[in-house]
Amino acid sequence: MSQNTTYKIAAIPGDGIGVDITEAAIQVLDTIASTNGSFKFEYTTFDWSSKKYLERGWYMQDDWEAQLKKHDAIYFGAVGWPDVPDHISLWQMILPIRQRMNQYVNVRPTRILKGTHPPLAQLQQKPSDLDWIIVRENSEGEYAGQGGTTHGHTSHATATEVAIFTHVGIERIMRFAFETAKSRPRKKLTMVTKSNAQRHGMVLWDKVFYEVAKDYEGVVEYDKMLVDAMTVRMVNKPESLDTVVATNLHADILSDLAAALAGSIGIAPSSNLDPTRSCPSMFEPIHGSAPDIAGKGIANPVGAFWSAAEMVRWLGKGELDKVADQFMQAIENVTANKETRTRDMAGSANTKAVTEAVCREIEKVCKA
Ligand SMILES: NC(=O)c1ccc[n+]([C@@H]2O[C@H](COP(=O)([O-])OP(=O)(O)OC[C@H]3O[C@@H](n4cnc5c(N)ncnc54)[C@H](O)[C@@H]3O)[C@@H](O)[C@H]2O)c1
Ligand SMILES: O=C(O)[C@H](O)[C@@H](O)C(=O)O
Ligand SMILES: [K+]
Ligand SMILES: [Mn+2]
Repeated sequence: MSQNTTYKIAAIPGDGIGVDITEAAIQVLDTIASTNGSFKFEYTTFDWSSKKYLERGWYMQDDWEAQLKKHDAIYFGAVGWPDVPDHISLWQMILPIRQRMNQYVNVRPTRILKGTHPPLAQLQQKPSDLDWIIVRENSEGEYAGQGGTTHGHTSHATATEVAIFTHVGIERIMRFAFETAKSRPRKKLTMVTKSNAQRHGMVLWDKVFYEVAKDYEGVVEYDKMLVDAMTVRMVNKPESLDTVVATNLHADILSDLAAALAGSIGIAPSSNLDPTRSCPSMFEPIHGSAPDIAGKGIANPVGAFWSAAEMVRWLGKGELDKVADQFMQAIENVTANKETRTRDMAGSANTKAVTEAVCREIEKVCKA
C-alpha cells in the first residue's frame, strides 16, 4: 500500500436503521483514515431503497453492476420495509449484489465484546467461551433462485423453492472454511448439515466436505453436526465450537442465534466476500432495517462498526491489520462503558453518542 491510498467505497444505506448506521460507519471510517493519515475513503452514495422503489418502480439502475464495479468495496446498511413484500426487496437488491459480485462467502464472526450481557449464565462468568466464525455459503441453497408458483389463483396452488447444491459451489466454500479454521489458534471446524432428511443436496454437501477434509488431515480438527442438534450445542457447549461452515439458509439462522447468545443482534458483523477479488466485496451488519426502532436514532451502530473494521482489513490485504485491530479496540473500549451503550446492550445512549465515543476512542487508541 502506498502513502495516501484512496479507497473508493460504494455506500448503500438502504432502509430504516440502515440509513443511521451507514452514516455512523462513514463517520468512524473517516476518523480512522484521518487519524492514521496513510489512506482515505471516497464514497459514492446510492439512494437505492424501498422508499425510492415505491416512487420509481426500481431498486437499482439497469447498469448497477458496472456502477458498483467502479469501487473497491461496498458498504451496505439494510434493505426491507413493511410496505414492500420482503421477497421483492431482498431479490431486487441484496441477493443480486451477492450473486453478481461473486460474493460466494459470507463471514460472520461472533464473540462477546466487553460490556455486553450475554443471556446465558455460563457466558456471563466466562465470556471467552464464545468465540466463533460462521462461514456462510452465500450463493446457493434456497437462495439460488430456482422455484416457481403455478395455479396460484386456485386452491391447487403449487409452489416450489428448490435448494441448489453444486460440487463447485460446495468445494469452494469448504476450502475457504478449512483455511479460516487453519488460520485460527484452535484449528477446529464444525460442518453443519441436514443430510438425514435432505437426502440429495445435503448428502453432496457432506461428501464434498469429507473430500476437502483429506487435504487438512492432521492440520484442522473437524466434525459434523445436524443443524437441529447444532442449536443445542451452541447454547449448551459454546466453548466446544470455533469455526463453523453451513449452508446459506442454515447459517443465516444460526448467525442470528449466535448474535443473540453474544448479547445483541445489533453487534454482529458480516463480510460478503469475493475471495478472487475480481469484484468488490460487501460489508454490512447482519441485522435488517429494524422498522420497530427506525427513525428514533437509537440503533446500535456496533455491528456496523465491526463490519467497517473488517472492510478495512480486507482492503488492506494484510497491510491494515493493525489499523483494523485498533478500530476493534476502540469499539470495545466504548462497549465496556455503560454510558456509551445503546438500549439493546442495557444502556441508554443513542446512535450519535456511541458514534462520537468511538471516534474519540479511535483518536486515543491510534495515537497511543
Ligand atoms: N441484509 C439485510 O439487509 C437484511 C437482513 C435481515 C433482515 N432484513 C430485512 O429487514 C426487515 C426487518 O427484518 P427483521 O425485523 O426480521 O430483522 P431485524 O434485524 O431488522 O430486527 C430484528 C429485531 O432486532 C432489533 N435490532 C436489529 N438491529 C438492531 C440494532 N442495530 N440495534 C438495536 N436493535 C436492533 C430490531 O429492533 C428488531 O426488534 C425485513 O424487511 C427483512 O427482510 C434485511
Ligand atoms: O440473507 C438473508 O437471508 C437476509 O438478507 C438477511 O437475513 C441476512 O442475514 O443478510
Ligand atoms: K444488513
Ligand atoms: Mn439474516
